[in-house]
Amino acid sequence: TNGMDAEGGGGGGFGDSGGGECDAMMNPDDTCGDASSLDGGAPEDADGSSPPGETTGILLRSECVDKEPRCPGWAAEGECDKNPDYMLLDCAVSCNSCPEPVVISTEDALMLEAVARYGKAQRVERRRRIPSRPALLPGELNAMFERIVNTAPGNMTDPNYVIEDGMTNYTVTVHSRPRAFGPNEERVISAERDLNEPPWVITFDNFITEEECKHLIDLGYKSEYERSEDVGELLPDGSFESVQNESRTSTNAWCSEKNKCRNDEVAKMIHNRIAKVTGIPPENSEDFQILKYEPGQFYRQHHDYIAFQRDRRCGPRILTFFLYLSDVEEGGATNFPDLNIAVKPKVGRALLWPSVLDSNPKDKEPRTDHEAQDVIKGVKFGANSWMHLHDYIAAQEMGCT
Ligand SMILES: O=C(O)CCC(=O)C(=O)O
Ligand SMILES: [Fe+2]
Repeated sequence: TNGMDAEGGGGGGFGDSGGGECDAMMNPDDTCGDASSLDGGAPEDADGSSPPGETTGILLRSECVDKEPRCPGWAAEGECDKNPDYMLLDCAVSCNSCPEPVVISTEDALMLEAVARYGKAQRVERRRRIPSRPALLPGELNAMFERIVNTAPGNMTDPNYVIEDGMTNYTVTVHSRPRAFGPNEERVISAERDLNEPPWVITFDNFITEEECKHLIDLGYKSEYERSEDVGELLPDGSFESVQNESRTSTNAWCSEKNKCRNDEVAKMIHNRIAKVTGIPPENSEDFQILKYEPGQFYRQHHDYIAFQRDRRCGPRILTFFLYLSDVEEGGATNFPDLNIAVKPKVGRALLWPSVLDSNPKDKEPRTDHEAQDVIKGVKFGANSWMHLHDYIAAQEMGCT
């Protein structure tokens, strides 16, 4: 089931029939559900309480509902603890996991960064209470992007800023973002607001070094570039067929554990760098899919969200972290037709966008359709890191992706 990259056509058919064992809800499993290694950088004492200084009440409201009539019953049977992956998002009222109002300092409230801080404090709080949780809860997607934008080492003006081990001096450029909340504005998290504001699209320059790019390209050759595939028909065993498709003509190689690529030192370091920047564990990322486009090759308009994974063990793809491993003389841009954004390939550059909404990280963000435009001159190399709501590696081991 690894070769998919399109919205699953048969998404709805899954719920009760196909996916039994792999359902996030039906078969709670400790190995698969444990995401407790989240965001190691958070300070132990961050508990969501107000920092020192003047404080102000900030109310945070979300569209917080139980999505299933059976939620209260499940909650009463202890499912919120046994099955947090599913329950905390889809039975949020019964599990008491709706975002809560927090109090932060006035100074912080004036800064966009405050939003990021809120996300982090909430994350630590939740981790204490439960053994495992989704990578993002409502409100944390926007907080993550805010934090990334505000902490890019290459954008720092402090001359004494020290680049951490394994990191690079990358700069961040914002191409599209939702409007930040005003200082006195109520911070509302809702699908309505999400859809009234542009989604996040950002790029990183110098995210990986030229040597690292070359190394990944070589790993691709070792794993062998093959014709890229798309999601096809639903098969009797509940998985989906992979099919060659006229809308995607590149070749690609999967950097997996099986072919000894995922544990390569450089591949591992880049997975860890992405994890550090996003705050999402490396296990939530699929193996790098290393892409090669020759002149005339392309990937036509599509979305990376896979609907049938929504309630599966791995959860949906929430983010695409795309790496450009080469310069391209002409063509090969990643174009977002609904947003009027085209990103040019450049060696070491990365592109990050969400496939889901801030208000519910299981729901598809409809506006991040994109295409890889025809390469006209030169060869384009790139790599996808598709990040999931839950531990993808564990799900893959169970055959549950
Ligand atoms: O090659 C690109 O610029 C984007 C590729 C892409 O969208 C994909 O592989 O899903
Ligand atoms: Fe894509």
